[in-house]
Amino acid sequence: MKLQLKPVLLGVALVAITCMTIIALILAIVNRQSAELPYSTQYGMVFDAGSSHTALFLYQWPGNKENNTGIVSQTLLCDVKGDGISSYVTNPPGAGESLRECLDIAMATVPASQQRATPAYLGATAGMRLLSLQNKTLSDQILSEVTKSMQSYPFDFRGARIITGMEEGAYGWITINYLLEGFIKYGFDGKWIHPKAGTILGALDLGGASTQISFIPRDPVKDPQSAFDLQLYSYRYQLYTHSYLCYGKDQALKKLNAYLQKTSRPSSVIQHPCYHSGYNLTVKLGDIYDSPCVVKPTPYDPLAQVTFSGTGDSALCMSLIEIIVNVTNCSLYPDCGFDGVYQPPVNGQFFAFSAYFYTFDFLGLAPKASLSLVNSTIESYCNKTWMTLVAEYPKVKEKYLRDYCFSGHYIMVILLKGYKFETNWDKISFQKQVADTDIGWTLGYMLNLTNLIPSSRPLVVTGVQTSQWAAEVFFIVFALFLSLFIIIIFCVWGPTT
Ligand SMILES: Nc1ncnc2c1ncn2[C@@H]1O[C@H](COP(=O)(O)OP(=O)(O)O)[C@@H](O)[C@H]1O
Ligand SMILES: [Ca+2]
Repeated sequence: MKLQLKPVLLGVALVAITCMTIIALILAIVNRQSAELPYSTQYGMVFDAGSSHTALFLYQWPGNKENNTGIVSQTLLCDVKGDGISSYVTNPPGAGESLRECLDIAMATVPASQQRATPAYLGATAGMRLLSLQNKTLSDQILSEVTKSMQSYPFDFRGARIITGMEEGAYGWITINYLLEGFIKYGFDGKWIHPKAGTILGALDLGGASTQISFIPRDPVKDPQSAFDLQLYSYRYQLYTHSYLCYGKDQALKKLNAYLQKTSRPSSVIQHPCYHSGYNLTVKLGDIYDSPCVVKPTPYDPLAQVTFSGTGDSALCMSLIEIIVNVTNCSLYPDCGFDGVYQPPVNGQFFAFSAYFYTFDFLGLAPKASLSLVNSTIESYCNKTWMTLVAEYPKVKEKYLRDYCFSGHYIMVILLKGYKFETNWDKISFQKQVADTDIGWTLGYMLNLTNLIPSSRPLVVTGVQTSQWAAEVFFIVFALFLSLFIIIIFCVWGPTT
């Protein structure tokens, strides 16, 4: 009896193991399939209301993976027609109207079922900062008009406001390092890893009315006014960030024009070394002195006209920019940027984007062009006559074509003499996008406000990762074969009673 029961029990046990492994295999496959099911995509949008123009950025990410990194990408970029919202001083409702075309495009892009769950923000930068300094009522009126316009759509409107210069700098820095997976990375072994410290990049943003620099300095930031503390995925960062209001490239050119007007002999024709020879520009004084970035002369007739006549003189253009930027004043601190602003020595690699990129890209300069090539390219561009340029680039906007000479020199002055990149030129890379997503403050702003970057490390991984799934299946198949092998051996050579 004993001898007969043993093989039966063994056989039953083996059949049970085989059934269990088959069930486990089926479950593993089902689990894998459910992890790969297309979860509903989520959307979020941010209007970047810059001093020169407004753009709408629409982002998307898989709904099941909000705690992951490197997951949010740009779906749509819509350029709003016309100038920035701060230009609507005589027609504030027009600022709201101007956004409608892009909001309609967003409506056609975001599925109807997701529209109410799509957060929508508007952040205004230096153009509105300047307007609010000049006329707070007007800037509030413009913000209320854009709010009305955005609220008339089904999206989840979360505010239209002027962001601070520090936010603008810090969110640009977050955008770059999020896209490059500098904060956290998903390793091959299925664990979250913190990339080495050296992989964090600094951010250089050049706008029309302000410019920002943000990076992690070697030593703690000495001036609390430029320290930005962050905790991302359990790691603490202390960022140095500064926004120079009035030092965007359009306001800087305005400062230069005002300086030339004030220091020239009282004649109506003023020689301009940063404009091309053959180029003449007649403006009213009211157009030069219409900004809080310049000091009006006394006496001052806003209707009086002056003509700037281009001379294309690179050396003079550069030395005048150095005066405007004030690269020498650093009395209060051991280390400075420009205009007497505290700045620790630059540290690590940097991405330079927005107008830094547009200028270098137009001049045909590669992201990491050598210093000598950059200098010679800017100089030979400035040397061209206006007639040659217009014939060479018939499709480029006249304002852009005229300003690239000034912008090229301005960029070199602020980077080399302002931020002191003289011995670190090779650390700067001029870029527009990372992973098909534009570099700018908008993505970082949305990630922060929607809590898409948690301050603590993600604990669970949603769904089963490929490596883990492969290991599970391997083990199950191995167990299945082993039990089948034992059954066969047992049947062939087992005890026969
Ligand atoms: N294709 C281009 N070529 C040259 N300059 C450009 C181009 N597109 C935009 N710009 C310039 O980039 C700057 C963008 O600044 P903006 O974001 O509007 O201002 P801010 O960030 O100071 O509020 C402006 O000076 C604008 O003229
Ligand atoms: Ca900008």
